[in-house]
Amino acid sequence: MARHLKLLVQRWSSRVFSVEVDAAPRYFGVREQLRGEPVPPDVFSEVQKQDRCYSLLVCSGDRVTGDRFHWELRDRLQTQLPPGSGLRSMSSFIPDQKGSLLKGYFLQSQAGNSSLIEDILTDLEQRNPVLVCSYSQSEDGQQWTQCLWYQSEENPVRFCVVPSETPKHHPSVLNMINSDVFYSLEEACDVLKQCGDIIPETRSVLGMLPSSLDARRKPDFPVIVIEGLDATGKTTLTESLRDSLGATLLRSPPQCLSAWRGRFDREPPLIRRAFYAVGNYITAEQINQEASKSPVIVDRFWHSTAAYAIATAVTGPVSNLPHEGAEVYRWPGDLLQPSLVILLTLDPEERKRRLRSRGLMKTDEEEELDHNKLFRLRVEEAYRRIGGPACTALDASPSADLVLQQALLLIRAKCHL
Ligand SMILES: Nc1ncnc2c1ncn2[C@@H]1O[C@H](COP(=O)(O)OP(=O)(O)OP(=O)(O)O)[C@@H](O)[C@H]1O
Ligand SMILES: Nc1ccn([C@@H]2O[C@H](COP(=O)(O)O)[C@@H](O)[C@H]2O)c(=O)n1
Repeated sequence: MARHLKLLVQRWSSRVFSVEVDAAPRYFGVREQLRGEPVPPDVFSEVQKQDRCYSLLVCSGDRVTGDRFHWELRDRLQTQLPPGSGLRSMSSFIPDQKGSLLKGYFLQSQAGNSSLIEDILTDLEQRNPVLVCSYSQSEDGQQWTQCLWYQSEENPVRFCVVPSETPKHHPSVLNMINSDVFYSLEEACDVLKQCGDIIPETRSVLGMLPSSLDARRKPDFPVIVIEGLDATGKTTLTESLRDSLGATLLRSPPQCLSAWRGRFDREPPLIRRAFYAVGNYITAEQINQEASKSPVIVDRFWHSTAAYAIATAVTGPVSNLPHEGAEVYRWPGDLLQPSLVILLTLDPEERKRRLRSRGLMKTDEEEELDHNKLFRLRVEEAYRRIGGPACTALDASPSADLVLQQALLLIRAKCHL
């Protein structure tokens, strides 16, 4: 067994497992010997006596390969597994230990399907960096035990499954920095460089980067970023501001990346977020050039990149977000800071009405904003928590002209235009 897998198994009992049930993680651990009363964790409670459960953890040493495999694995399992396998997201982590998160899936095999499922798992384990464990119920139905899948036929080492306390942080928070949110151009470029062979387009994206960047250069004219969920009126307002202020209008991701955006939107979070992070630095360079001649208006920038990434990485209610003031909400040290960031806020029903009347195709994340209220609330709250500069909220529900007048008041007050 690879060295990092051996280490993982040795530290089994310090790890916590989380399984997603109804968009909220349930936590459990394993112990070599059971202490106290055996209480089956609720994720096992619907499983029949003769059924088994399995967990699959992606254990690739290389994070780009690992993340892509984890992403593809869901599709593979969804198409191959028989109905009723109850496929769920799961993870394994050491509480409070940054970088300790491993992602995977949890499933159950009903008695009639067991040989089909075991064939699928055997094939997966033989060909891929995945660690499979199986879970079975004791005779009296009171206890679940876990053992490594490849050992289960020979002399298996069994661990007792026990419920675990809810950790201080949502598990995804442990691996968020430089996996979901990048705090330097170098970190984001590292990820894209590693993808060069599998996604040839990355070379063209990296080729758009300027040879040098100076985040400390102070622009001569104000730089105003307009942020908000889709259909809150960013395009409408940014175009009006450009005309009213005689400003230059830019956007992030910049126009020069549009040919490759769809390609990166189909990639797992690590690669997708690295693409958007790099896009911000290309826009920053364009801002630097234009802000020596006129005010600059920017349609989306860093707040969008970080807020969507943070809100997607965690699941469940807003309370699962990293706490206010946490490191993930800081501004990257090497990225140009705008003079003002205006966040357009809108009642969800009015936003839906505008989306419907616009009638354009929606991206997966836009669909999610529509259907998943918790996701929308997490994005909005993450926007508010990101600092350096923090957003100034502006109610976008009045007419387009009134919103423009309010935005101009804010800009004149803050940027002395
Ligand atoms: N203040 C307003 N009152 C009523 N309708 C508006 C207002 N502002 C914009 N709209 C309309 O709402 C729709 C969405 O606006 P817009 O395209 O400007 O939003 P957006 O935030 O740029 O969206 P996206 O991020 O998806 O590109 C458009 O049909 C637009 O005409
Ligand atoms: N600076 C940015 C801009 C956008 N994103 C991601 O794109 C999606 C929204 O883009 P629209 O063109 O529909 O406005 C959103 O889901 C973000 O994930 C980003 O990350 N950074």
